[in-house]
Order: sequence, then C-alpha cells, then structure tokens
Amino acid sequence: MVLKDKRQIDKNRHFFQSVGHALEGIKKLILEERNFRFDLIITLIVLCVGLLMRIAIYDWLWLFAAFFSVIGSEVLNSIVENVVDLIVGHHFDLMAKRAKDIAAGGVLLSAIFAVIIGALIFIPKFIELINK
Ligand SMILES: Nc1ncnc2c1ncn2[C@@H]1O[C@H](COP(=O)(O)OP(=O)(O)OP(=O)(O)O)[C@@H](O)[C@H]1O
Repeated sequence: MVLKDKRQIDKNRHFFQSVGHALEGIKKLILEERNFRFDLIITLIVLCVGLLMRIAIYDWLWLFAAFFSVIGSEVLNSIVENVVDLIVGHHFDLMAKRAKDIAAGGVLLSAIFAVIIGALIFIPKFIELINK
C-alpha cells in the first residue's frame, strides 16, 4: 500500500490523500528551496514586528496580500525550474533560460510589491515611534 502510494500516478482517491501530497510539496519547498525558506523567515520577522507595533486590520490585509504574492510567485518559480530541468536536464537551452528568467522576474516583481507595502505600513509607524 505504502509502496503503491509512493509510485502513484493515477488520480487521488480521496481528499486526505490530496492534502497529504500537498503537504509533501510544502515540505519539499521548505527543505529544498533556499529562497522559499528565506521568504518564510522574512514573513515571520514582519509578522512579529506587525504584532509588536499593533498595526491595524487594514494593514494586516495588505501585508498578507504581499506575503502570499511573494510565496505564490516563489512556488510558481520552483514549478518552472523543476519542469524545465525535467525537460532539458543539464543541457544549456535558450528557451529553458528564458522560462527560468521570466519565472525569476515574477518573483522579483512580487518582492518589489511586498517591499512597497511594507514601507508604506512601517515607515510612518517608525517615524511616529521616533517622534514620541
Ligand atoms: N538548462 C538551462 N539552460 C540555460 N540557462 C539555464 C539553464 N538552467 C538554468 N539556467 C540559467 O541559470 C539561472 C539559474 O538557474 P536555476 O533557476 O536553476 O537556479 P536557482 O539557483 O535554483 O535559481 P533561483 O535563485 O531562482 O532559485 C536561470 O535563471 C537561467 O538564467
């Protein structure tokens, strides 16, 4: 049964099996993708600062939009890298470079979005703290 599951290529039979595979994917992201771990650490730090500064619910909504934008694009980047590697292996290929660079560009754009959101929320709070 376990062996069969490990080599499964047919559809998941029930909801919990799908969730199990999704959790396995998240575990792989955490263990094998350095940039994903970096994003999680930054997210945790920003969460702690947000809690300490007691930011408003409206600010939390923007922060979570930023977190999931970065994490989502990092996941897409990992998918592209894995699929490209699966197709071309270790050969240099201009289309592989194009796909990987575009995926990395998506991560950079969402990181810029997150930095802008963070700056708009936290810079006024820090200025307020300094002027107290
Ligand atoms: N098969 C390939 N053919 C051509 N260029 C490639 C190939 N594989 C990787 N590259 C180039 O090398 C860069 C880094 O490769 P890759 O994305 O696999 O490394 P990485 O360290 O996992 O990247 P990231 O920092 O996004 O996690 C790519 O953005 C691309 O420019």
